Amino acid sequence: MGWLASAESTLDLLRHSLEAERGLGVSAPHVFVIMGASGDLAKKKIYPAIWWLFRDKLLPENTSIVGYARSKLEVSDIREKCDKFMKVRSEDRERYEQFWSVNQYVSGTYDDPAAFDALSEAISALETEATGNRLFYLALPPSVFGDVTCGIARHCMTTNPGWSRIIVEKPFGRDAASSAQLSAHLSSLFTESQIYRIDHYLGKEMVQNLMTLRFGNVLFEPTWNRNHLACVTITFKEPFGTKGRGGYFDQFGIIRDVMQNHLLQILCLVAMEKPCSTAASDIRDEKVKVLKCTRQLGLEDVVLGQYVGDPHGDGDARQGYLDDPTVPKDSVTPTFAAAVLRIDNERWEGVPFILRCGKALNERKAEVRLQYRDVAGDIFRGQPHRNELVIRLQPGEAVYVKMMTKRPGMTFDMEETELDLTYSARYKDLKLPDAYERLLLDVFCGAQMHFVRSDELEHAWRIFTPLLHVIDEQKPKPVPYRYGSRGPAEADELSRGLGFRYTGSYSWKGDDAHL
Ligand SMILES: NC(=O)C1=CN([C@@H]2O[C@H](COP(=O)(O)OP(=O)(O)OC[C@H]3O[C@@H](n4cnc5c(N)ncnc54)[C@H](OP(=O)(O)O)[C@@H]3O)[C@@H](O)[C@H]2O)C=CC1
Ligand SMILES: O=C1O[C@H](COP(=O)(O)O)[C@@H](O)[C@H](O)[C@H]1O
Repeated sequence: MGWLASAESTLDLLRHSLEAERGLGVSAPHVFVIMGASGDLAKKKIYPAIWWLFRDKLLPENTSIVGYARSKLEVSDIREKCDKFMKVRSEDRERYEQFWSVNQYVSGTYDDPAAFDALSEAISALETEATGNRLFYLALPPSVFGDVTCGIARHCMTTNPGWSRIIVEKPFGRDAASSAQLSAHLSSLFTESQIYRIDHYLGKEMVQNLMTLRFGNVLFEPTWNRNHLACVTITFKEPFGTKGRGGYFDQFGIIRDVMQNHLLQILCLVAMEKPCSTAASDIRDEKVKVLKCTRQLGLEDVVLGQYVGDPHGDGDARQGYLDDPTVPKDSVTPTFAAAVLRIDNERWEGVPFILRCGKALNERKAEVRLQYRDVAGDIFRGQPHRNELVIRLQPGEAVYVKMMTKRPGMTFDMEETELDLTYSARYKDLKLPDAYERLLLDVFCGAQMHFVRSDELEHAWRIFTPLLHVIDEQKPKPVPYRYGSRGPAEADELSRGLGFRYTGSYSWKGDDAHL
């Protein structure tokens, strides 16, 4: 069966691989516990993801869901909060009722042993056999993280032969020391094989595709190095600001929010050597190796920005970061950052990796852009523009190569064009699973490939901590940029200075090109 199979047969393939390769789909009771069930993440991401898996019959048959939080709620209250995020189609109505019928809600505090005993009893009552498998999703703020993990470890773990798995959300600390403390805390309670640290970017289709593109083709890998590439740019842009979430954001800033985790994970997949196999440990070993070769960052390696309102904009665009009532009026927290990372190894020495991320920019976009060097020994009098290989992560998943071609007809002129794999054109009616959906399924399957290991974290923080400490202590003033712009001009200057060439001459014919 080819990849262009219908959505239904794609699900069949998935189910088949679960049963055949991973021994799931059997009747063992599974209980998925959402700690912090009344919160924002739970309603927007976790309940929807577990519902879609349930809808598509990708969960073990005997799976129950238990929400836990302090608020005194009923399942019906949770349902009401979640409803608008669940994307229920008319044909799913009956299944949706079934989903809520396997849900329970337990209310309790996060530091009371008796409350955790009550939770454990509620779980046991769902385990029709003497034991079952338990998954705990910690959709909680860092302030209660310590108590909750202790409560789970001491009161709620399953007994053999079942397993218990803990799914942990960022932030994984604020710097190297706090992250090490958190890792030590977790490893005092659980084994590494029980811990699933989520970076939801690792659940995105095109991030997962990076390994296939690199190691499943002969075409790219020979040029994937310092001999051919001028620079690599990894970009994350959002067209909206903090939208009242500034109080939370202000404690972290864009580097901790996006760059140190999502963009660095992408960098690892772009820059690592080929792993010995697709086993989680082999892949994670290679990611750690490339992180170990990456230099620590200092203030001289970055451009920091903070958005200001656009007086000519509409609605939210008029509001700058400092106009957010939840943000301190004198905040210097960056909402934009561009940084150059240097990887000191045989493959990458001299190739800048430029990481750029920001809020309130001109568009929503996440992409990896490999820009090739100039043609050597050019015989076309400077006409060729540099090749670029662009992996567009979102929106509009695509892989395209910008290249030169002879202009068709009675001419020897050349023009820029592209080899274009646009997913919406190549894969008709394709529905890609949500990142959380994929990652939750991985946890059921015990697949840790797309989760962050503790030593990856350690090295990620080693790279960023000196810079973050300087920012925290010296509070450099970020460059103001207009809401809806491409960010500070200084970031483009940084890229230019590092050898990135932008000509502005490329024009893409858009979706019409595929008609
Ligand atoms: N299959 C598909 O979906 C395809 C889509 N396209 C689309 O065509 C459009 C153009 O393609 P693209 O590859 O971006 O090529 P461009 O040449 O327009 O842009 C290339 C890069 O230059 C940066 N840039 C833009 N303006 C400036 C500037 N003034 N100074 C310095 N750098 C700048 C962009 O960064 P920044 O991100 O900051 O703007 C981008 O990284 C895009 O919207 C792209 O998505 C193209 C091919 C295939
Ligand atoms: O982790 C985070 O990611 C989101 C962006 O995620 P996406 O899947 O919508 O691209 C970002 O808005 C948020 O600030 C950050 O904490």
